[in-house]
Amino acid sequence: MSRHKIIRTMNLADELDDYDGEEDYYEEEDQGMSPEDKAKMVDGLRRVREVLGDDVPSLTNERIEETLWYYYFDVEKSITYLLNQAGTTEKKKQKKAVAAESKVRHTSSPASRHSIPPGFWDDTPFGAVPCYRLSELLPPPMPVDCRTSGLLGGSGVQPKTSKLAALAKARSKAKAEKAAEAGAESRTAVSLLDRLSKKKTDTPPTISPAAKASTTTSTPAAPPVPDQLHEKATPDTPKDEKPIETLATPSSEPDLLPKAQPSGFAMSMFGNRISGLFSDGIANSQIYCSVAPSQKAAAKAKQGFEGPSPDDVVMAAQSQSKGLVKGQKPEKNSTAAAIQKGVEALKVADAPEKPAPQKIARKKIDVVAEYEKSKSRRKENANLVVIGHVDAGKSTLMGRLLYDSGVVDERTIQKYKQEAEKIGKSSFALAWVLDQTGEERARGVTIDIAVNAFETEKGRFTILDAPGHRDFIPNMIAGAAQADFAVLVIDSSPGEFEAGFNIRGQTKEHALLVRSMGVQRIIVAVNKLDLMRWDQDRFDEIKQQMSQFLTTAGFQAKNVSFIPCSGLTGDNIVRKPEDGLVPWYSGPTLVQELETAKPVTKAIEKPLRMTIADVYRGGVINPVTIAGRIEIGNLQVGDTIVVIPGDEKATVKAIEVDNQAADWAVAGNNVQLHLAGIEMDYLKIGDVVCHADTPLVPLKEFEAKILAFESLTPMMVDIHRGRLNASGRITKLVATLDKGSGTITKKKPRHIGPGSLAVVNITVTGAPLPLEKGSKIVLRADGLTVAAGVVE
Ligand SMILES: Nc1nc2c(ncn2[C@@H]2O[C@H](COP(=O)(O)OP(=O)(O)OP(=O)(O)O)[C@@H](O)[C@H]2O)c(=O)[nH]1
Repeated sequence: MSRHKIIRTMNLADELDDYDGEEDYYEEEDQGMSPEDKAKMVDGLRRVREVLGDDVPSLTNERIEETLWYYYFDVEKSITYLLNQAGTTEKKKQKKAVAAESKVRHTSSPASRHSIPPGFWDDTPFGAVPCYRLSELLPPPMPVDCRTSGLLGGSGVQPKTSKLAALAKARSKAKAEKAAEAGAESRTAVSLLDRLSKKKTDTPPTISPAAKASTTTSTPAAPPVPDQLHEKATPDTPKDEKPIETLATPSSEPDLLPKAQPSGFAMSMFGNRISGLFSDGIANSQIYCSVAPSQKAAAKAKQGFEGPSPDDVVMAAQSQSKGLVKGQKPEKNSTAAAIQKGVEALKVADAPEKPAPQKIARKKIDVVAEYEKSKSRRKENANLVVIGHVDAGKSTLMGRLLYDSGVVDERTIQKYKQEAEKIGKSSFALAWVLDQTGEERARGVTIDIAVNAFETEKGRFTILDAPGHRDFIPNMIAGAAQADFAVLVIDSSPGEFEAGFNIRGQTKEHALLVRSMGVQRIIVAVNKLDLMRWDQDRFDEIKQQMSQFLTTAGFQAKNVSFIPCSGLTGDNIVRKPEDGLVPWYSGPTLVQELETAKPVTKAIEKPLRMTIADVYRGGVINPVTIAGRIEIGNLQVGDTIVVIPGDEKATVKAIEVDNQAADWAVAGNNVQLHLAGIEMDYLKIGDVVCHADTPLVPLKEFEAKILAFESLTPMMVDIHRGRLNASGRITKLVATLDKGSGTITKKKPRHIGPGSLAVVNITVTGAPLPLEKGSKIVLRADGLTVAAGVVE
């Protein structure tokens, strides 16, 4: 029960009944000490007696109790008071006593009350350091004067010394000064700071060559930086004085270094190795010195100071540029001048230059009429997306299809076979027809969508080979967004169908995705049946399970078909299996089945929408070209288009449909548009091309009807629209719907369960997305597809 509920249910009358009046209340007070106070009194009395003993004759228990009561059981104050009362002779005792009591009070923490027996920590993991890792901590090798500097070589501020030490130091300093005056410098080590500060005060600063140049101008030279000072300091070092770098190099002068052993930490880290070296009889100091990075750094630092430092160069350049009289040119050979020139050359262009608008004649074609006329002449083009669990054999199957239908020649396949054999992947030769990138071939997985086309007597097909791996689902979504129908490839070999079909497999996820993206027709290729000796039972088992699932996923039974096949052997792909191999099957081959699959009718009269799938420069006709599939509407040469998001306009200079020049194109065509009046920088994959007079208005917030694949609450999601994706948030669960009728079953549900149809509100986190009513979207979260649907 919440606290609010407790308060709300409290009955004031009942509470007041418990209070019988003022009198009783005070009676309670007069009853004397509470049990708690009594306990405190007993404890206080004991402690005061412990401290004062019986030395104070006049001290009775009653007095002590009175005092304790007066001081609210404060033992310390009580003792002080009692001792004061007892007279000055007791004062010494008082001090001692108070101190003792105060010590008791401050150390009576639970930890200190329980004494820790020796060896208590011995069996704890961090205490049980193996004996070979135990070592003594010795100071690291450092020049004498530097030893007191900070732990990490910091400020070097000396710690406070004792008077005796200070006296000794002063004496030795005086001695050293005397010796120096006599010209007998015998120091064995000099601190870097000492030397630098000495040079600073004693000698005029020397300027690096670059900085020197600035002195020739009318402005004063830049102040010397420490690097410059150091540069000068080095040659001035007295001959017999050991330069600091030499001191730090153990190999050259090991005797000058204080001996050091590895630290406990180093021993813990390198344990056996170092102790092993010790056992080989190598001197500890040598080992340590040979690995000490600070010493290598010191040697490197020397080289670093040989030339002008970067600071020198920059400062010199600055001072020189300041000193130049207007129109005066910097010296040709100076580094500063070179840098200045370089900086001047570093100009960042604000925005790409916009090419001048080009007027391209529009032929004013009635595209819809032309399309209807051409229908009988042209072969219908259909995009098919190949989907399925990873390694189901999608690429191999499509490679086989392209090979057997004559798109890929024998020589190419032989070449792929040899190359695949070289890296031990001979079985992937056919897959390489589609998996073209080095990474895909090396990993044996498809990453991006491969686009290939083939023709039969009856139709033209564009294959979109989608990746099966779950990491590349966004690419698969992009493929599905352009597809008319899907070929779902299933590995029929033992355990593999089950692996793809379970919750973590991609068989179900892919099928659901393509259906959500509007694909209605699906052909299930039951693949790798050669491995199953063309076992009919296995085929039937897979067919039965898949039919059930696909029907629930929203595919109509008449739009689902099953083909037994082997991509590797080519049986039942383009050609029929050899006689007697599959006696129980007399149905169509995969290609025959594809030919019967008519693509759905497209809305060619609606406003133009085409998602950019590729942008490139260097086309034959025009340098700026975009490729993609027209989703809705039509287009002709001379049309003015606009690219959304943004409002950059361009003119269609030329069109290619299926790599053939054309005057117009309609929904369903895969096109290349050669543009004029726009630069590449304004065109991005995923942007939407519209006619300038019917542009799409990007949305920041929208309502969507979705099918949930996972449990949904108001949550962060990735919104995918074809190749485009952006982050957003489900802000409101509006209602759940009945799958059959689409009527509301529940308003404002708290969550949406997997498999439910629902309406939700979504807000895009960043800039508005090119979405409109009817746009198909997929929602993903934490690497999972959580829902798919359409913008309402
Ligand atoms: N025996 C047999 N092996 C096949 C068949 N089809 C494909 N394979 C093998 O299965 C492995 C995977 O084939 P791919 O074509 O790369 O599979 P994929 O589905 O395209 O893989 P991803 O695109 O990475 O998901 C390769 O070793 C193929 O040789 C088949 O019909 N029979």
